Amino acid sequence: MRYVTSGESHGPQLTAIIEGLPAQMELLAEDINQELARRQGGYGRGRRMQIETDTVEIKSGVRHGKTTGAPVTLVVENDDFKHWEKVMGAGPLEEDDAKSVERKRISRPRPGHADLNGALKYGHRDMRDVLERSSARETTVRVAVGAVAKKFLAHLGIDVAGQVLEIGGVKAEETSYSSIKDLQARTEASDVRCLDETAEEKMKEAIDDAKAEGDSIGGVVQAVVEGVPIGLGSHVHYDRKLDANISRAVMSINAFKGVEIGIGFEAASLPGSQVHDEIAYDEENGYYRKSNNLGGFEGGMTNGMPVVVQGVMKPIPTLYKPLQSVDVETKEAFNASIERSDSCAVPAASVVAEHVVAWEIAAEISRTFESDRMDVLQKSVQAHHERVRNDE
Ligand SMILES: Cc1cc2nc3c(=O)[nH]c(=O)nc-3n(C[C@H](O)[C@H](O)[C@H](O)COP(=O)(O)O)c2cc1C
Ligand SMILES: C=C(O[C@@H]1CC(C(=O)O)=C[C@@H](OP(=O)(O)O)[C@H]1O)C(=O)O
Repeated sequence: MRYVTSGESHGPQLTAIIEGLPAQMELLAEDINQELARRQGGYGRGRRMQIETDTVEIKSGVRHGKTTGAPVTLVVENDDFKHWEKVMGAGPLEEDDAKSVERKRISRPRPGHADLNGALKYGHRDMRDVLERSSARETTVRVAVGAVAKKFLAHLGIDVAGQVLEIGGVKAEETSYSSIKDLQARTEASDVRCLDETAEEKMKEAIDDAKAEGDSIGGVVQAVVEGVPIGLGSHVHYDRKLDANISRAVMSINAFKGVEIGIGFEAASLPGSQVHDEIAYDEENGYYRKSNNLGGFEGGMTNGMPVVVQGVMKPIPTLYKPLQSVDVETKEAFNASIERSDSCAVPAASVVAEHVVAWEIAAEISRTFESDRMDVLQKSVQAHHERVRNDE
C-alpha cells in the first residue's frame, strides 16, 4: 500500500490517494471524521482551528460503505480558502489581486521553519510558496489516511492509541493504563491528551505562559499499538525493518526532532540485564516477553508485545516575539515574519503520531499477507497467529 498527499494550507483542498487497500473493507467517512476532529483539538492551538471543521469526502474506491480495491481518494476542503482565493489562485496573477498577494508576501524567513531552505532550493522569491506546503495543515490528510489504516487494523483485532508524556518540560508522572480502551477514554477526556491530571494543569499553565510571552513550547508524545502479529518487518532487509520505518514516519511529522522505540535513549545507561525482555511461554498464549523495554521490536520485527513509540516535538517556530532573521530582498537584519500560529501543538501531534504509526503497521501487514480482499487477509492473519502460538 502507498499514498500520496497534495494541497496547500490555504488552498482549496487537501487530497490523499491511497493505493493497494484490500477490497471488501468497511469504510465510512464517519470513521475518518472522528479522527480528524481529534487532531483539531488540544490546548494551545491558534485561531485557524476555529475556522476549520475538517470533514472528509471519499471521492473514489469506496461503494456503499465498502472498499472496491481501487485507489481511494480522500478530500478535505479548507474552509479558510474563501479568505485566500486572491492569494492562492492557480491562474495567472491578475492585476486586481496583486495587492493582496503582496500583503501576504513573506521575505523574512522564520528560524526553525522551512522558509529559507525551501526558497533557496526551489527558487521562490516569495516564501509563501514554501510555507503553504510545509505547513502542518498537511497532517490533516495524513491523519485521514491513518484513520483508514486504523480501520484496516481494527478488522484484524489491532488497536492504536496515544498519549502526551511531556509539554514544555512538565512531565506526566502517571502514564500507565489498564487497557488500550482505558488509554483512549482517558486521553479523550484531557485537554492535552495526558493521563496525569496534575501534570495536565501544569502543562496548560506552561502553554498559557509561553503564549503570553509570545513564545512556543514542544513536548513528547507516545503511540501504542496492541494486537500486532509476531514477525512483522524483517531482519533480512534493511528497508523492511519495521521499527526503522516507523521511526521515519514519526520523524516526518512537522517539527519532530527525535524518535524512541520502547525505553529508547534510557537503554544507553542501563546494563543488558535490565534492558532485554526475558522470554516466556505458555500453551494458551505461546511465546511472550516478561517486560517490554524494547517496545515490541527485536531484529526489526515485532515480537507480539505492544509497539511503543515516543516522538519529540520541538517548539513551534513561528514566534509572536520573533527571533532575528534576514530580509531576503535587502539582506538586512530584521525580525522574522509573524504568521498566525499555534503556541503549542503537542496534543494534536500526538494524534498525528498515532496515525502515521498505524499506517506503517497496516502497510507492512499488506506486504506480508495476501491482501487483495479483507476477508482473505483476516483468515491469513488468524492462521499466522495460530501457527506462531503453536510454534509450528
Ligand atoms: C499539528 C502541528 C501544528 C503545527 N502548527 C504550527 C504553527 O501554527 N506554526 C508554526 O510555525 N509551526 C507549526 N508546526 C510546525 C511546523 O509545521 C514545522 O516546524 C515546519 O513544517 C518545519 O519543519 P520541521 O520543524 O520538521 O523542520 C506545527 C506542527 C504540527 C505537527
Ligand atoms: C492549519 C493547521 O495548522 C497550521 C500549521 C502551521 C504550520 O506552520 O505548520 C501554521 C498555522 O497555519 P495558519 O497560519 O493557517 O493558522 C497552523 O494553523 C492545521 O493543523 O490544520
